[in-house]
Amino acid sequence: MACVRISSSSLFGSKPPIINSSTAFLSPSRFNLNSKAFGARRIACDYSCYEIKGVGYRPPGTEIDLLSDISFSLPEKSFGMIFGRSGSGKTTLLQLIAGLSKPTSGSIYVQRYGDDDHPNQSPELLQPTRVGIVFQFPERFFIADNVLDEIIFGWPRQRVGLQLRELLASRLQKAMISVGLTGIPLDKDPQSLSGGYKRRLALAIQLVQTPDLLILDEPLAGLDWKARADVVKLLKDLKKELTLLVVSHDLKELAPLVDQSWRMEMGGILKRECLPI
Ligand SMILES: Nc1ncnc2c1ncn2[C@@H]1O[C@H](COP(=O)(O)OP(=O)(O)OP(=O)(O)O)[C@@H](O)[C@H]1O
Repeated sequence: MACVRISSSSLFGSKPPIINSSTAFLSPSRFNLNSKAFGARRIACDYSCYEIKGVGYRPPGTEIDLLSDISFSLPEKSFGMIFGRSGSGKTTLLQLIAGLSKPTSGSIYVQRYGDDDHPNQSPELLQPTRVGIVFQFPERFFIADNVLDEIIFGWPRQRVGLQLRELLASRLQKAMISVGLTGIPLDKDPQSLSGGYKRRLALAIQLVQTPDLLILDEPLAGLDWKARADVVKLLKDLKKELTLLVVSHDLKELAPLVDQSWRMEMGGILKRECLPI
């Protein structure tokens, strides 16, 4: 029976912490954050924002605009939530941000700001390799017959050097630790896990790729109350390491984590709006 053992406390390497209590306040005009979550936080050094500017999307071969002139920005290591009616275009937007489809108009990039809240570098296009996405009901896409193979699916199969093997092993270990899967045997059938543990596994599959931005589509859908509470706690922990962008109808349960929220209206129009709870 193979298990991953815990030996590391740092989850995702040595990214500089951007928030502490020592220096200037975040500019409310730049971030426009829900005061409940971010009001008293301060920022110590420069920081990045994911910026979506004027994004529109019309699927190839159609005359329908699913998304229309969408703009918003999400500071790193914050939690953004998009809510709205079914069919309004939320998932379509997530897929564009993850690089799975290309916007018909507009751009998606990362902008670095100095501690004076002014851009201090040219914007860089957001690289899909820096983004992880967990789809709705991710367990439906599991294909391997054991947990380890599910997580390392897509890793190099040919013999690789010791350095790369060490790196991959360390990523695997960190991902397992961060989602609380270390007590699960690696040879267990993913389909035999509980609903909550399947979601943990889906998160680990993304985290081994060490994304900076993690996108989740309906992370609580179809789970019982206990598993929902576990996933909320897990997302709270992940927020310390990553930027999270979530689409959900579960507003009340996720509200304590949310720094910024937007409503997607029918016709693919996104408006900044506090959660209606
Ligand atoms: N390639 C496509 N061509 C035509 N229409 C599409 C295409 N992809 C999605 N749609 C339509 O676009 C609309 C928006 O879909 P999307 O899945 O983004 O909505 P959603 O807000 O995420 O809905 P839900 O909350 O139910 O998941 C839907 O009516 C869907 O049928």
